[in-house]
Amino acid sequence: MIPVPPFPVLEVTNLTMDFGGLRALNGAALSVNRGDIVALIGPNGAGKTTFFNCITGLYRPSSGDIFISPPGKKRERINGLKVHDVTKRGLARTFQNIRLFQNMTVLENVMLGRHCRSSAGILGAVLRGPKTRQEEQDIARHSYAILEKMGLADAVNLPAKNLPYGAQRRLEIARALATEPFLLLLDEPAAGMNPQETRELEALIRKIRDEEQLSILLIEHDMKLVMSLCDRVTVLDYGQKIAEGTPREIRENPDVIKAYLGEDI
Ligand SMILES: Nc1ncnc2c1ncn2[C@@H]1O[C@H](COP(=O)(O)OP(=O)(O)OP(=O)(O)O)[C@@H](O)[C@H]1O
Repeated sequence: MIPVPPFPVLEVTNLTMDFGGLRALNGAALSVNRGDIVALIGPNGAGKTTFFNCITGLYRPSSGDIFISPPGKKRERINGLKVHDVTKRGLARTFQNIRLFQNMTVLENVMLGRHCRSSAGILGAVLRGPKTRQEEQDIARHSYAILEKMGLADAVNLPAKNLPYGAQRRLEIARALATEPFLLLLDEPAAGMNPQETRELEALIRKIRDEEQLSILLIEHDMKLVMSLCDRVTVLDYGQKIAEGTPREIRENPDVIKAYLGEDI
């Protein structure tokens, strides 16, 4: 078989983000190839969430370049685009702290994610004019199919707040998938999960990557999960990339060990 050359869907170079006098990112770089699961790791305060916030339009970076190459579309620089414009271009994310509409049902939460792809938009959905009804039904069907894949079909009519913690995390991923991303960004998806839930999450992330043909970038502190799940790992420390490689290369990298332990080994 002829090997397929790696195709980068996300290329970030020289990314800098200042908050007043604090430089949270200092020339950080990272790339994600199509179909890869990539981890962004680093000690607390290294700049990982700031990196996600810059890529997804929550923050406008002070300098640097963020390029995306969605499959079948032109390479595009997305610095400074608004969150909804970034989402429309196919980047979806979850957050470190669960952000669901707790009093809405599981299905409604996913449908809201889907509305970024509808012509009626969220306002149309709320007003429910006759033109939007058919579209609403399509969105509900599509959202239900995602929930089935995520093992949440039995919970569609429950308020999100009634779901156990691990299921709420899966619901967040379901909502992100509803936007039809080519790149899924997960901010500490295993945070607060027990070992059994973490193992199930690992299988689920793999399944999503394979079935939806996505690329995935995740921030994670659970090194066991990172080492067994990810194809590549990028390490940030004080806002800079200090290492990049396979999980095995990263595990043995003295700079990485030093960054985590804070001393020379
Ligand atoms: N909105 C903000 N305003 C000011 N400083 C900020 C802001 N967001 C992040 N920072 C600072 O930027 C630095 C990087 O924070 P960030 O949350 O990106 O790190 P992190 O690697 O995600 O950390 P953790 O692993 O603890 O979540 C920290 O010093 C943080 O206090």
